[in-house]
Amino acid sequence: MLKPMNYNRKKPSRIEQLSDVAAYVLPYLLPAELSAVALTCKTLHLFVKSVTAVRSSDACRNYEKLPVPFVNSTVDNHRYAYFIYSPTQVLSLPDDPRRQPWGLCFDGRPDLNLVLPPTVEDGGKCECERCDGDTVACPCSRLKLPGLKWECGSCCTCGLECGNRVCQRGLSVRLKVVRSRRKGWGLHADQFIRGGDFICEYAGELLTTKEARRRQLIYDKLASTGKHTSALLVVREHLPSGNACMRINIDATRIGNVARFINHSCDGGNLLTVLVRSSGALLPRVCFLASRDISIDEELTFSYGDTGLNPNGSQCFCGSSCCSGIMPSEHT
Ligand SMILES: C[S@@+](CC[C@H](N)C(=O)[O-])C[C@H]1O[C@@H](n2cnc3c(N)ncnc32)[C@H](O)[C@@H]1O
Repeated sequence: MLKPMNYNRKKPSRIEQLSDVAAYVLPYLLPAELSAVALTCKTLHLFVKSVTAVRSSDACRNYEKLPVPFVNSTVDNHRYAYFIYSPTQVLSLPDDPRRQPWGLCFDGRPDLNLVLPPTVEDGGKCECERCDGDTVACPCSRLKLPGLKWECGSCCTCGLECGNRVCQRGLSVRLKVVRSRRKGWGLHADQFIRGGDFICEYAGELLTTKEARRRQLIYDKLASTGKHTSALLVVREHLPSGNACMRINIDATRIGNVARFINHSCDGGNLLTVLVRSSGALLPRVCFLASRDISIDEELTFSYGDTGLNPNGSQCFCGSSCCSGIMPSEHT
């Protein structure tokens, strides 16, 4: 791996100087720029190979406890997919956030975490281990609504190890991103996963509905060329009456985490989509839990929605017995 040079020695050789510059510059380059650099000389070609190896070894860029490797043994020459990593939701960025170090041997991470202001809400029975159901004293007491999961948050004094903060600990099951001929990249289990286990949050840019509609039009146009995949998820939070009350638009196309690689399955797949509210957070997070036991190597999938909504959607290759042949897409 490339390392910035140690200046305690006497005058560095030319190759050492080049290696030093490469260690600082190459990790910020986009794939097309890296390819151009690789063409310039044999030495830079080797440096680029080393950066590519680091990139394909961990889609999470070291942001998570566990690495998630890209696996493409035979399908084509794509070694990894480029995107900006964020472990959680971020507010939509106005400018194109195109560069983030990847392939570095030192820590130069930008802070993309969204810190939301605390809110106060009372009522209901708290599941927090620390409070033992004491609804009066606990700052994380919440009124329970069906279809929602409540968790303690940063304003509770319990730590991340609290049994009621399972969906905030980042990746804790082994996963891999595997290339397939017809669906592109897909997220797979790299260990046995028990039903009910937390898999990951759907991280990405939080968009207004107006911006989500604008981007969806662009993505639909690009998708018709067959060369572009998008990852814009629209989730509606429902009132107990069943009426939609809030629409959450998360776009992981430019910024996101490994959830952006989860493909659609017409049979509903093996993941549950759960809205998780934690105390102190203004907005719920969209999280994936295993809906049943999942074996090692199995692909993780969920249903993108109702296929009947858009008969002009692109072709579905989920392979399930109830496959409609058409991918669902959001009517915006
Ligand atoms: C959220 S991305 C999933 C990751 C994507 N496969 C990739 O390579 O980055 C959604 C895109 O994946 C592809 N996809 C997902 N599920 C699919 C399926 N069942 N059949 C065909 N393509 C699928 C479509 O191109 C879709 O727009």
